[in-house]
Amino acid sequence: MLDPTTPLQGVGDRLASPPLPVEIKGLVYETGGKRVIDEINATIESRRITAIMGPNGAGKSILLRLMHGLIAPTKGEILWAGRHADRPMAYRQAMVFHRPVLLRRSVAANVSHALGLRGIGRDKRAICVDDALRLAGLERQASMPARVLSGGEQQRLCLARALSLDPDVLFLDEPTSSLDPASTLAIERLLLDAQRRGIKVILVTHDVGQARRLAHDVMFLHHGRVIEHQDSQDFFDNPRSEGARAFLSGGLVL
Ligand SMILES: Nc1ncnc2c1ncn2[C@@H]1O[C@H](COP(=O)(O)OP(=O)(O)OP(=O)(O)O)[C@@H](O)[C@H]1O
Repeated sequence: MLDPTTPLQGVGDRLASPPLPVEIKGLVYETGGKRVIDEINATIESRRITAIMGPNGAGKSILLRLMHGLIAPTKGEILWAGRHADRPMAYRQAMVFHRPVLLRRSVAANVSHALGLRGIGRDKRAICVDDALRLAGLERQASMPARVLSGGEQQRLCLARALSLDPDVLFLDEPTSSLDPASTLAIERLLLDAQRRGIKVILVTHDVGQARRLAHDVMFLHHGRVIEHQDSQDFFDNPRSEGARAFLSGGLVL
């Protein structure tokens, strides 16, 4: 199983602190003739873990993709410590998707390839790969094809690969939705460890327990808008909006 106690070697170009605040200004995203992100204005200041929550179709994944620069907004902008994300900044971000996205290569080659894309030399890459696989508890599977790993193991590999890049910012889109409770807790320990090492973690989750365990602040989306954004304790103890109250009590949010 994962061993988050030993820090990763990482690629070593991480900033001393993540580029905060994140300022989301007048953000709009339209696709298929539909406005799916509708004038979002929000500021994330905390260095701790931010959870993005909301009902299905609220726009959480799209917002994460916009923040990571995978898609461009129709209108508006996102500033990181006052700057637009340029290529070097984007290189210091990593993302773990809802479903594992892996190459048809070995477990080790999946990590090595990602490091190679960042220009990491062969010797350092080998150390980083070992580190990442140890962290993921996948050392024994290093030479196996990644596609034969179980779903949970594949997701652990994706997270270890992302962490091996030692990013300033780590985005995760429902990373544990298909994992068993033990794997989920192991991943959560890794995320807390990453945050303690100064990585800004922004996590989309439907799992209220997970957000309570991990998040410092919660951004609640509904119909492409931020309905509330507050410290997680306040959000869970005293949600301000009807939508969030219904969501937290398991009601259908329409
Ligand atoms: N290419 C597209 N064309 C049309 N609509 C789209 C497209 N991509 C996303 N959408 C719509 O945008 C809305 C937001 O999608 P998004 O995946 O961000 O939701 P989500 O909050 O992550 O939902 P879930 O919790 O179900 O994963 C949804 O209504 C979705 O149908």
